[in-house]
Amino acid sequence: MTNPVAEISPKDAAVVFESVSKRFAASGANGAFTALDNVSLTVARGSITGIIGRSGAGKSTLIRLVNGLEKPSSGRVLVDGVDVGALDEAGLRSLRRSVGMIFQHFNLLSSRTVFGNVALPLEIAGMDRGAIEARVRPLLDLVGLADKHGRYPAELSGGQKQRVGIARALATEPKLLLSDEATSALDPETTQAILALLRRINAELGLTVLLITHEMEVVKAVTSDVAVIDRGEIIERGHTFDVFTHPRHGTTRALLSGLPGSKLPEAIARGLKPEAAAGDRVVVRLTFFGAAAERPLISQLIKSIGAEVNIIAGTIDEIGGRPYGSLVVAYGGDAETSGKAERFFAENGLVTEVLGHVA
Ligand SMILES: Nc1ncnc2c1ncn2[C@@H]1O[C@H](COP(=O)(O)OP(=O)(O)OP(=O)(O)O)[C@@H](O)[C@H]1O
Repeated sequence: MTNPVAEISPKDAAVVFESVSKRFAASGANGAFTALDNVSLTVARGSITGIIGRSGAGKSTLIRLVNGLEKPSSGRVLVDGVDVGALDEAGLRSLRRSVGMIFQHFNLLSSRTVFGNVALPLEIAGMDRGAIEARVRPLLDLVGLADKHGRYPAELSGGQKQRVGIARALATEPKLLLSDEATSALDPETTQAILALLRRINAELGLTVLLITHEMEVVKAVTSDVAVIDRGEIIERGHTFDVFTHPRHGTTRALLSGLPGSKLPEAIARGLKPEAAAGDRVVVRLTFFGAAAERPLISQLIKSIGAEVNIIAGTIDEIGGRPYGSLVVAYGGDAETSGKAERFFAENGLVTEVLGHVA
């Protein structure tokens, strides 16, 4: 498969990581640690790009390199063509005005009202009161908090606090918005509302969004492009739809298997064995999209293999308006049945993954 993310020319890129490594020096009993290892990645201008990985994979380190909170040990990070690692203090201040950031725990000042929090970066930039009013009011409208401008953070829900965080991040009219687990502290419904707001900001303001998360739900709901990071290395990347329908790396598959509808029932998961014994059934995940999604796949599969098929789990979903489906099925694991099934899957363009065997 082609790799569209890697093919963006640097002039169409909001952010470019060029062979970036980050090593932290030894401290106390801990030896030196490589948090990022030769990462090359391009974030297309106008995209919502997700970086997903488990805890400790290097996501925060990656994002801190973009706003200059960390410097690469080797390689370069370019934001709009500017080498962040080479900036002096004045250059960093100007970079940070063009890069907004939102956080998991919102980072609002409790002593300031909603208006005061959003106005803060503009006060720091030395803007006069009238100009600040003119900038902040429409932002509070945009995030749906116009009626809360005089409230304090303690009087707001988590979702409202994050809306303040978003308005504050947009105050300096940045071209790039960084999101560090911005929905991780929110319930699923509020998460969806905040993600919808990010989509709207991306579409209406043309802002590039680079978000890090450990949740595939977030990647699915909002991103156009995704990179998977594992132990400091980018192990997979591409358009989100392609990565979801053709995951190539075990870590990506493991992250996808946590999505609702992809989870195996507990009893099946517990009985799953890597090796087949005589009489076992094989458990296979099928991913389908495009024309395959329109066909009566299971009845055709049963006809092709001439044996029973059990449906264990399944979901139909969409990414960016493109539907795809995932079904976990079990059928006889003998060589003849498996051979017929594999031919059927190949003829129908289905992506398959053998999850294991059950008695
Ligand atoms: N200043 C530092 N000194 C030493 N090691 C560090 C430092 N900052 C991060 N690390 C290590 O680098 C690795 C990556 O950390 P990072 O915070 O980037 O991961 P993450 O993917 O964001 O994880 P999480 O989702 O838990 O926040 C971790 O093992 C962490 O302990």
